[in-house]
Amino acid sequence: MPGRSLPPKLYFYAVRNAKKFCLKTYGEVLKSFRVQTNSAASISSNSKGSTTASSNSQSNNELDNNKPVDKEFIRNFSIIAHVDHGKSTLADRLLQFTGTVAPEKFRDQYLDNMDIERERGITIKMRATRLWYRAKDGNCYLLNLIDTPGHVDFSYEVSRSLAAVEGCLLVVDASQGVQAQTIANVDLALENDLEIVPVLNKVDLPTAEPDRVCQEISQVIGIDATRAVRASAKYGIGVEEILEEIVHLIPPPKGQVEAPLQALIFDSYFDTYRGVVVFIRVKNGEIRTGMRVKFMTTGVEHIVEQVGILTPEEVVRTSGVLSCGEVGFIKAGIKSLHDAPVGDTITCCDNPCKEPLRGYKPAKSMVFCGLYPADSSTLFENLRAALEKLSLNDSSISFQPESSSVLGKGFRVGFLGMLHMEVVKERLKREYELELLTSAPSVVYKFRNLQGEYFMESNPSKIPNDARHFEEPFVKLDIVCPDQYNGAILELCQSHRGSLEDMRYVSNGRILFKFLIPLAEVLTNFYDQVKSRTRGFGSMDYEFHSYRPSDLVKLDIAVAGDIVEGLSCVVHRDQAYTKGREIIEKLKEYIPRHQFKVVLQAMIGSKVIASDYIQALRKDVLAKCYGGDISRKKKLLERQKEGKEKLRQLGKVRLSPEAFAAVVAQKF
Ligand SMILES: Nc1nc2c(ncn2[C@@H]2O[C@H](COP(=O)(O)OP(=O)(O)OP(=O)(O)O)[C@@H](O)[C@H]2O)c(=O)[nH]1
Repeated sequence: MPGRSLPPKLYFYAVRNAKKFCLKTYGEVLKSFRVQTNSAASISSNSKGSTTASSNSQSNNELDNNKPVDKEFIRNFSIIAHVDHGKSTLADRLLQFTGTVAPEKFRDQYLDNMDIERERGITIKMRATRLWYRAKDGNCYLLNLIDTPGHVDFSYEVSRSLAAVEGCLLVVDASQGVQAQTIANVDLALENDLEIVPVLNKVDLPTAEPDRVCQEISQVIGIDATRAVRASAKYGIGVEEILEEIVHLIPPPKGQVEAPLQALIFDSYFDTYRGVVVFIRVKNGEIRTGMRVKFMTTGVEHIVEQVGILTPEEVVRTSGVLSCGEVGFIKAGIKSLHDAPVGDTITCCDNPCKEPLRGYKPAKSMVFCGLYPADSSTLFENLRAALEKLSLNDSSISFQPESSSVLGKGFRVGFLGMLHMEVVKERLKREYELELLTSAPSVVYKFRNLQGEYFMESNPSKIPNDARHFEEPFVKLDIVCPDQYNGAILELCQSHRGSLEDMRYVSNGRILFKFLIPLAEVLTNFYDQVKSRTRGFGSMDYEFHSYRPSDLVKLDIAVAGDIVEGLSCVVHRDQAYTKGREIIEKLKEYIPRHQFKVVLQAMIGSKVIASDYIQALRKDVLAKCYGGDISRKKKLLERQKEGKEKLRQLGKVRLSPEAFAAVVAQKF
C-alpha cells in the first residue's frame, strides 16, 4: 500500500483524515493537506450558513437567477460514471461547495428525490440544477449540472442528458478503475462530441491506485488523464479543482441569441395541477412567456405560460425569458406527455427554425411480463388507473390488457430492463397499494407461422404451436474483469449461448471482453454470476444489437391435462428438457394431493418431453370389510378405481397464486 511509505506521523494523519493514500512524498501530503483543509473549511462554512470562508457563496448573493446570463459564462455539463463510482456524492459536494443548497436543507444524495432512489442508493432519474461559481480568474460562472443514473437499464437517461450539454465529468473510482459502463458512457459522450473531464474519485480508499487508473483511462478511452483531478467526493477533496476544470475545459454553449428559437426537450413530467412541465436546453434564440411555440415532431402549438430555472427546485423567472445556452423549464398548458415528447425541438411559431435538432431514439421496452392483481381486493381497474398514471411520467412503460386462466385479468407490461421492472412494481405497491403477481419476464420474439408470415410476440402463451424460425434479440455485452477470471467468464458466457467477439487488455492484468449474447440470457441472475465468478471485481454493460435466428421452442406446462397460461416460456431446444423438469419438480412441491392422480407435463407442441404425477389421496374402502369374500373386495376396489378415473377426467386442478409465483421465481 503506498501509504505505508509515509513517515508514521504523516501516515497516521493521512489515515485519520481518510486522505490520499496514494501520496508518497512528504511534500505531496502537505500540499494535499492544504487542499483538503481549504475545501473542508469552505464546505463546513457553507454548512453553517456563513459566507465568510467561501468567497464563492458570498458571490452567489450578488447573482441574479432572474436574468439571462451571457453565454460566455455558462458551462453545461453532466456527470457520468459506472454505477456507484460516486456521481451523486460528487454532485452533493458541488452543491455544498457552491452554496447552492441552504445548509439546513441539505441532505445526502440531494438530487435523488425519489424514495426508492434514496433507499437503494441508486439514481434512477436524471436531475438538473444550476450552480454559481466564482472562479479563480475572478469571473462568476453559471454551471448547469445534470446528474445521471449509472445502471444499464437507465442508460437512456444518460444519452438524453448528454445531448443537452457541452461537456461531462467522467468519474472513475480510483480503486476499481475503468469498468464496463465507464466505457459505454464515454462512447455516448463521444457520439455527442462532448469535452470529457476525467475525475479520479475515492482516492481516500487504501486500495486506490490513481496512477494505474490514469493509465487505463488513456489506454482504453484514449483521453489524456494525466491532469485528471484526484478527488474524494466523500471527504470533499479536490472539489474546487474540479470546478476550475469545468470552467476552463468545457466550452461555453454555441448558438445565437438572435437566431430563431431552437430548444431541445431533455425531460418532462406530468403534474396533476400544473399539467406537463417540460425541461429544455435552449440551443438558439430565446423562449419567452406569452410566446406561441410549436413542438416540431408532433406539430402541436401552445402558448408559453411560465418560464423558469432549476435550482434544483423549479423557480419561475419573473423576467419570463430563457436565453440561448440556458437550461430550464417551461409550462404551456400541455395536457399529455405525448404532445411534448422527450427529444423533440421547440420553436417559435412566428419565426420558426428551419430544422429540428438531432433528437433521441424513443426508449424501447426490452422486457415484458404480466402483472395481475394478487387478491380480489386489488381490482383490475385500479391497476389500469395506476399504470396509466405511472406511464404519464415514465413514457418507457408500455402496457396492454391480457388475461390468464390462473391469474385472471391483468396487463402485459413492457420495461427497459429488470431493475426498471422492479422499480415499477415497487412504486405500484407503495404509491398505489397494489399487491401484484408477476408472470415470468420475457423478451419479444420474432417468428414465422406455417404460411410464412412474420409475427412479434412477448407473451409465450400466445405464440402458436406452429411457430417456426424463431429470432430473438441479441445484445452487445462488455465485461471488464481481472485476467485471472478469464476462464470463469468465458465459461459463463458460453454456457449462456454467448459468442466472444473480442478481448483485449485495458491495463496490466485487466481484460475487456466483448460478447454477442441473447438478451434473455443476461436478464436474470447473470450479473450476480459475473460478480460471484469474479469475486466482485467484474462489471458488465450491454446494449441491443440485433435480432438473430436461434433454435428456440415454445415450452408449455400442462397440469391435469390443461395447459397453464403464464407458465409457458420460450427456451433453447437444448435446454427444453431441463427447464421442463425443473418446473414440474417445483409444481409437485406446491400442488396438494387430490382425490385423483394429477399428471404434470412439459410439452413442445403436442409432444410430451417430461412428465411426472402427484399421487391421489386414497381412502381405504376395504376398512369395513372384515373377512368377507375376495370377489366383494375386488368389486369395491374396482368401483373406487372407476370413480377416480371419472374424477380425473372431470376434475380441475386450480393452481394457487403461491404455486404460480414459486414456479415463476424458480424459472428465472
Ligand atoms: N470512500 C469513498 N466512498 C465514496 C466516495 N464517493 C462516493 N463514495 C461512496 O460510494 C457509494 C456510491 O456513491 P454514489 O454517489 O451513490 O454513486 P453513484 O455513482 O451516484 O451511484 P448510482 O447513481 O447508483 O450510479 C456510496 O456509498 C458513497 O458514500 C469517495 O470519494 N470515497
